[in-house]
Amino acid sequence: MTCKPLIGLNADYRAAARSTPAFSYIAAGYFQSILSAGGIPVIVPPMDDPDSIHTILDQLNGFLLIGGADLDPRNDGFMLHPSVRPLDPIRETSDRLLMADIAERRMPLLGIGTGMQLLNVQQGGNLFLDIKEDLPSAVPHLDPQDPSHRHTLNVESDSLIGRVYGDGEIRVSSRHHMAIDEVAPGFRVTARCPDGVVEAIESEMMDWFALGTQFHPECNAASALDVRIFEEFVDGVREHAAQDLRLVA
Ligand SMILES: N[C@@H](CCC(=O)NCCCC(=O)O)C(=O)O
Repeated sequence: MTCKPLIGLNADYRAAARSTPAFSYIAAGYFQSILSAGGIPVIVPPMDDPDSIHTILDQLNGFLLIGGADLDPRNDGFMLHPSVRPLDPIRETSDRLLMADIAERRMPLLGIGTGMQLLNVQQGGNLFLDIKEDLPSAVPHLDPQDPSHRHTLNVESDSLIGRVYGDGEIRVSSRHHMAIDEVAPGFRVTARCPDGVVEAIESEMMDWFALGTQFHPECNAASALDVRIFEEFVDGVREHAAQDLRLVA
């Protein structure tokens, strides 16, 4: 595939409040990173009709599931925890429909933050609902005073994330209080914070190019290395699209 691949991005949703009407939005870092990496971002608003989601995915070559508030654990059979601030149900319903269809068709996927957590639970893994309670010796993964809060990262060298960051000290941007507990079957952990918290997962399935980062390579303070994650993703999307074309030719 020589032309630019079309990459879908799910938009966030905020319900109407007092004098503000409901609105949908996306942090610019997500679509700017796709643009810089050579893809064309296509922002998909929340939708609750599986057929409409199917129709829009038919037009796309890959998908980036973005970060945001928390998945509601009750949707996965767990109890609500006091620290959980759930996504608006309008976004969560749409994200879950997108995720199920993306997985079914093995569309190339990058999940970031909540997007990675959704990938993990939809594929059969589960989450710690609150790092402070579940992993009391963990370093801070969220600093409400500093949206660019960073911590170091240990990577598996034989992985996409390992290829991107190479040797040397790595510092990544972190904004979360939940984390992966059990990793979904078919995925492996390719980066951890030195405290053990899972920071990246990658598909081991031959027929699915899918990865997720708990950290935020799209943030304002992203490094040149962070940007390489999007380049690797867009290259993978291109390769997948080229294979599909060869199969139908
Ligand atoms: N449920 C998560 C959220 C992690 C996350 O995606 N943070 C980014 C929020 C900012 C954004 O919208 O990009 C958690 O574990 O806290």
